[in-house]
Amino acid sequence: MSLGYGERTILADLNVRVRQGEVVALIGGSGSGKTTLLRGATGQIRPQKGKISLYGQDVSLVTSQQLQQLRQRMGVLFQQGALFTDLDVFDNVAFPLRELTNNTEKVIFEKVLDKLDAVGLRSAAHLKLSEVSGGMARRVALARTIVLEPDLILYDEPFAGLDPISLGMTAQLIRDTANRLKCGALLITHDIEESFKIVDYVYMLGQGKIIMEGTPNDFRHSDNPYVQQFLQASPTGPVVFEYPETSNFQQWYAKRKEQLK
Ligand SMILES: Nc1ncnc2c1ncn2[C@@H]1O[C@H](COP(=O)(O)OP(=O)(O)OP(=O)(O)O)[C@@H](O)[C@H]1O
Repeated sequence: MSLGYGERTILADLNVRVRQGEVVALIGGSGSGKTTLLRGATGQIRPQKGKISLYGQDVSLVTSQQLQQLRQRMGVLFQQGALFTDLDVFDNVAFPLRELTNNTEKVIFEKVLDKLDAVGLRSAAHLKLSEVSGGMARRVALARTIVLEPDLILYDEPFAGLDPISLGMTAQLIRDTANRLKCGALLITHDIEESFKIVDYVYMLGQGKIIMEGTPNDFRHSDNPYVQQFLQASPTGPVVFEYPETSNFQQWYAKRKEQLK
């Protein structure tokens, strides 16, 4: 499968798979295409080549209504949790249940408290979102993501900006959720150390493709210089930090230079 925008291919010849109950990490430098891959998985962009299957169905072949139904079986946790600041914690988590199911308020009450319990915030149910800390808000967002008990959860940098304790807890929560709901999880992360503790499998993106895939142990023992540079967070090595120069940039640059004369 290949993914990209317009004529430009960002990732070529990809083959990424997430099975039920499996936690998979997507790592790679800035601009390596992690978000692009997530967009492909949610059907926001179509593959330039090959196919994307969700629960065995080719997303290019389904109607938009069917795609909508497939998406309902998917939970997405974005970096910015997009919570409602004027609602309390309970109502934020209850929101998808009220919008997308016919559950009674009694059932909703049980489900929401159960998920809040899973993230350690049962007793914070009554608090306004404006009264909780940033780390707590992230956990509320996680509770809301899992409240529909999705078959697949996509996490966009779930560890960014968390303190060390919340970080470890969030990692454990991602693992426990996958085990408990028997759902698949795909997470974009820059946190190698934390994610390697909980994931089953890792895909490393770079240079427009998958550079390496395997278990965390395979990665630790790899002698690929690109992999080792990334794992040791070394500033020098084959991983490029700089955005590649394109003809579009050169045109833009020449035009700006001309204007400044
Ligand atoms: N909507 C878009 N239209 C055109 N090009 C895009 C679009 N979104 C991203 N790109 C390009 O695709 C490439 C990969 O971007 P992507 O956001 O997938 O990387 P990433 O690995 O998620 O990066 P980061 O870790 O910095 O968030 C980049 O070169 C970017 O400029």
